[in-house]
Amino acid sequence: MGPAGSGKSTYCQTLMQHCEAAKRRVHLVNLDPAAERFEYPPTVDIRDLITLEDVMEELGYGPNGGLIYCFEFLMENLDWLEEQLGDYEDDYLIFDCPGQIELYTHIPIMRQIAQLLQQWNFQVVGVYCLESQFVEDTSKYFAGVMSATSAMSMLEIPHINVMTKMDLLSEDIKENMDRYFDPDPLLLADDATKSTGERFKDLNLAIAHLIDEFSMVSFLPLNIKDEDSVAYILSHADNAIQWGEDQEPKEPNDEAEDPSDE
Ligand SMILES: Nc1nc2c(ncn2[C@@H]2O[C@H](COP(=O)(O)OP(=O)(O)OP(=O)(O)O)[C@@H](O)[C@H]2O)c(=O)[nH]1
Ligand SMILES: [Mg+2]
Repeated sequence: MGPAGSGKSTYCQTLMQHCEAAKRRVHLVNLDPAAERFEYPPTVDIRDLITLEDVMEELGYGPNGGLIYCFEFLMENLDWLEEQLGDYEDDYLIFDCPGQIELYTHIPIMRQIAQLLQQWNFQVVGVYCLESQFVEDTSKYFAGVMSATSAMSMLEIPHINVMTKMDLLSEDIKENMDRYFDPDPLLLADDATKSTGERFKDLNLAIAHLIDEFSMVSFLPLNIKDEDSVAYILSHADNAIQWGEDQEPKEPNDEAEDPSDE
């Protein structure tokens, strides 16, 4: 999950590549009815059920209303989703979601989907992507932290926050990133006031206190060009869902087990 353009699809593709190289069975599930192209084709694809383009064309909706319509349609056709996912109950599935933030924060659709997955015995972890460029402006960073917090409390599932596009940051900025990974909001409030001006000082402080009280927000840096960084994120996600504790090693794309083969 994460705002538009935050690197969600790139995260999914990077993880697919990483898992395949590690011979781990992994499938991509595309939940974005407006997605255009994928390097790794999705195994399950909402566009087989409904596409945003069709909804906009046939029903005259705009892109955001159309997206909500697509998800309402999905909720009315849950048998389809259950059937599509049914074959992969022992595998690792990566869901690529749309960037419209209202799906996570305003309406309970993603929460319902997360609950359903749990009912179907999947262990679920939410991964929220935020662009590292946000740290260049502390007030933007605050907005990002609050949207991540909002998604986290709305979804009620184990959750990790990922700071994407780390490869785009200059070395100087990278060195000072710790304060953003594990934020001390009260310190950052001063920075925010520098960019918003004194007039918003009290507001910045109030928001900083709010973030501080939740004290749940921290970010894991993701540099897609660094395998260790990808492995680090994956290990956190694995930990959150206790992946591997009762997993048998498998070859990718193994056929069903042959009972005569001990
Ligand atoms: N250099 C660099 N570019 C990235 C990275 N992640 C994403 N991008 C670029 O940022 C743009 C948006 O990335 P996507 O992965 O499509 O973002 P998204 O969150 O899936 O976007 P929507 O689905 O439209 O909401 C693309 O041009 C990517 O190539 C990254 O880690 N490093
Ligand atoms: Mg995308």
